[in-house]
Amino acid sequence: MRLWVKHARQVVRVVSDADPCREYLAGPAQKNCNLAILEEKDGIGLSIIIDRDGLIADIGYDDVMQHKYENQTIEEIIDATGRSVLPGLVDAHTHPVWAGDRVHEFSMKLAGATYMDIYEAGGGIHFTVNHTRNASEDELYGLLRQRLMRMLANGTVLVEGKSGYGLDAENEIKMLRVLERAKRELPIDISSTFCGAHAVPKNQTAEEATQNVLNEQLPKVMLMQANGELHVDSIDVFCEKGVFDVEQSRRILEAGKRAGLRLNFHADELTPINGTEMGASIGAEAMSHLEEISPAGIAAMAVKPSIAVILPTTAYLLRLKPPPVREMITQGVPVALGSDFNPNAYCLSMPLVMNLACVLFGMTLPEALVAATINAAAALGKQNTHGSLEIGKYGDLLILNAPRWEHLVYQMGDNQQVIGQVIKRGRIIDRTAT
Ligand SMILES: N=CN[C@@H](CCC(=O)O)C(=O)O
Ligand SMILES: [Zn+2]
Repeated sequence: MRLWVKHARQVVRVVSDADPCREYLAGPAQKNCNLAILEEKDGIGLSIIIDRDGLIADIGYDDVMQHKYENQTIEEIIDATGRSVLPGLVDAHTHPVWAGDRVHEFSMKLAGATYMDIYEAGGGIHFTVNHTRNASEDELYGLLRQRLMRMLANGTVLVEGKSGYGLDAENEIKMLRVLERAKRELPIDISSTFCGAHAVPKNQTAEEATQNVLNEQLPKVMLMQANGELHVDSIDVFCEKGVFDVEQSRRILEAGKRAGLRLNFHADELTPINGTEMGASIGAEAMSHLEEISPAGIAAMAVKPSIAVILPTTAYLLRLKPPPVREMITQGVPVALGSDFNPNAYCLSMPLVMNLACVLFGMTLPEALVAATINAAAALGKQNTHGSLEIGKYGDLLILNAPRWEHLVYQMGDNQQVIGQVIKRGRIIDRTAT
């Protein structure tokens, strides 16, 4: 065995075999859910054992585990006396590959400029596209590496990462290749998303940009996918007034679906244009933002269901209307969380995201944990490997310097002190490495 964590005060499994659905939690199962939690009993702590493949081999009380495993060779033992153990977090929406920060735009926004004011004036995504196109693959990889290692240090073990600052075949592929390298070299799992329709390039109309994604970018990406040079999971579009309209978004997403990609896109963020209804009608696995979702959009998402990926940092920074999270949960839409890390929302911390989701959007602590673990994993189609502590899943754990898991969210802004150890596939992550 690779690792034995013993004597824990609490093990938060999130879901277990007792749950009728273990792939995601929705409706009453997410609302005020009874998280699957094991607590120390009569002074007997809890153990988790991770095998040589980095998978969870067993979870249970120390005395039972001692009896079962005392004769086995164990590479490493962690004494978790008095501490809480929970699954590594999953960040369901990020834009992590880019050059050129936008700190100057932060002051503009504080002074009252809206996101679209800055975008239409040639800043925002356009600013980042210029810098990203001019950066080499090595430069982008160096920046990405440092960001992903900081996410991991803050407890994220699986992250969705989008392209979308290239906007042409060459530069979108460059970004996807950078993500590919990170998958090979870094101890964090990545689900990559092709987002060539993230903005309309300055010299094109939205229709020309749509044609470019359909006829140039997507075919080239899929050719590299077929050759095994890329492993892209999903396709994304910024479906928004003044960017890609609902019909253009539908055409791009349907082409991606025909090519075998999951649908996971930006919908109804700044203006209510019924992008969500369209997404549900074509079977989107996940949709993000949703500040402007309609009641019909919520009902449509609840059917399949499509997973709602909520991004509190963006709503907070741009002072947007909060997405109707309570209504989504009541109607049975599974809610997940993402940091939306990008040059507009520079946040690498899922514990902070969970805190914002609770305080600003009225989520309960258990709802936020479900949203940042099993539901975020399900948004990426990774619910069979990530998002809960169950036998056979990846041995990805956070061991807190606290007796109860809620401290992760309650002690805000200081995650790396609260999280004592981040374990990925049974190995302790060196959080001083960047
Ligand atoms: N809304 C579109 N995309 C990003 C922002 C990207 C950017 O501003 O660079 C988002 O999810 O918030
Ligand atoms: Zn985004």
